[in-house]
Amino acid sequence: MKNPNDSFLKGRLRSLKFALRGAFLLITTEHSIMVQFSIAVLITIFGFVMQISATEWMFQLLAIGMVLVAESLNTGIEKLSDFIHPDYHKRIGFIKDISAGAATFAAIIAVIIGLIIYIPKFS
Ligand SMILES: Nc1ncnc2c1ncn2[C@@H]1O[C@H](COP(=O)(O)OP(=O)(O)OP(=O)(O)O)[C@@H](O)[C@H]1O
Repeated sequence: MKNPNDSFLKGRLRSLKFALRGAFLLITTEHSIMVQFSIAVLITIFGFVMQISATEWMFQLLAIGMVLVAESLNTGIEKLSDFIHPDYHKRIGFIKDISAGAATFAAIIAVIIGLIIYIPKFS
């Protein structure tokens, strides 16, 4: 929550502290993020092993970031939905489905980027 007595810099630092805590919570408590984060670590190690180029690193990192961001926002929407309406409701189901759909778009594009980077290295 905002403290009206905070200076601009103090306010930004407070927000950064909360944001980092959120990232830590996502990685340590949310199974879907744990899975995606583990894949991100593995594919990063693989990038070093295969000695991918600077351009390939940029696309790989963008793909990893895109998936983690989409999956994290999806988790947030799921949590918010469960808080607002814990019981079964068709519209909550729809909201969760399309939120998961957004994460799926990110995952599909990331897989395509991975194939474009690595397939030529094995052929
Ligand atoms: N309250 C609800 N009302 C209607 N449908 C729901 C509700 N909760 C979940 N669903 C349906 O179940 C699906 C899975 O929901 P859930 O919240 O378990 O997400 P999940 O992706 O399985 O969770 P996680 O990311 O933790 O693995 C939703 O996409 C939706 O179709």
